[in-house]
Amino acid sequence: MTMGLLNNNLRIGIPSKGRLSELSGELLAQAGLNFRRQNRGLFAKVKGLPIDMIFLRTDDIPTLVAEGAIDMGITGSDLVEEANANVSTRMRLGVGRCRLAICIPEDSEIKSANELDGKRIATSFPSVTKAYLGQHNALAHMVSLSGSVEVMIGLGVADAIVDLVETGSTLAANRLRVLEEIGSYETVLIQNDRCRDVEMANRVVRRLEGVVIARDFALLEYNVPLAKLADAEKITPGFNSPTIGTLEDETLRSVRVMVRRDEIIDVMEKLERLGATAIFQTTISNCRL
Ligand SMILES: Nc1ncnc2c1ncn2[C@@H]1O[C@H](COP(=O)(O)OP(=O)(O)OP(=O)(O)O)[C@@H](O)[C@H]1O
Ligand SMILES: O=P(O)(O)OC[C@H]1O[C@H](OP(=O)(O)OP(=O)(O)O)[C@H](O)[C@@H]1O
Ligand SMILES: [Mg+2]
Repeated sequence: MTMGLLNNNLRIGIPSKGRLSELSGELLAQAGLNFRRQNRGLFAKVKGLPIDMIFLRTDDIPTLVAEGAIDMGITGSDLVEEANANVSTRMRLGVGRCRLAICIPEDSEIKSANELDGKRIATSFPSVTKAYLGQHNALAHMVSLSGSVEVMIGLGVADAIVDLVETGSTLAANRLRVLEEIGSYETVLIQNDRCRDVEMANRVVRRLEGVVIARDFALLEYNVPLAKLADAEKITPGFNSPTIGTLEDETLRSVRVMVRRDEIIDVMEKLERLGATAIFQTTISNCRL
């Protein structure tokens, strides 16, 4: 059964289920790391590269990377911190963004974390929670659970909870509110310091960077009067610098430049006001900068 792993291939651990499972699979496929997971199989070979993918529980990945069982892994930075795993974070993947927060009932009179001294706290993050409360001179009793934490105050198990918050809808549904934020987290690529194949690991990082950066940027092309070119370049300075081309009409220049996706509409409006024409946005699906 384990025969397939008796080799020197780079081992990358990715979530076998849950929200990060699909995200990781898509990201890796876009980066040209293609593999096929057999029905409920726990490992797969990457097509054409000396890499094995291992499907694991998201929360076990930090420990397994730290132990050297796998060389790299995709998981939440919250889980890396909770496991206190001795690993290097190679990349933030720009997905799975969430916050870890201390939450209390909407009508609670508690005003700060130090008032939680002697109270009961339900959480899947006992280690991070204890450390945070320690810094705020509070010692609380931890009720460690693996999920459905928001219901625990209602069940009478705890006075407060510490859990992940994204949109806040789970909190609202359970009539809870944030008391204090402990930290902000996202999905990360981690690596162990005794990696089997450092060169291949670096290649994986470069490939993923190409996709992650491409997701944040778009390519903008436009024509602008030569007299306004300097102003246009101020609006779109680009990653390194914009590419400027000439047109048959010598009073015009064409510009190609990378722009952050979240700024693109704003930038297009500014360029239009400046007198730019034929402004096009193109999606970048992969890049090397
Ligand atoms: N609501 C959320 N929004 C964004 N990211 C989240 C959210 N909840 C969790 N995450 C991130 O995803 C990671 C995995 O979450 P979690 O362990 O809850 O798995 P899951 O995908 O929800 O599956 P499960 O059903 O096992 O809970 C978390 O450690 C965190 O980094
Ligand atoms: O602020 P929100 O957008 O509501 O997201 C926060 C919720 O998302 C996660 O739960 P998940 O959906 O993973 O359910 P789980 O408790 O089964 O892990 C997290 O544990 C919170 O409960
Ligand atoms: Mg969950």
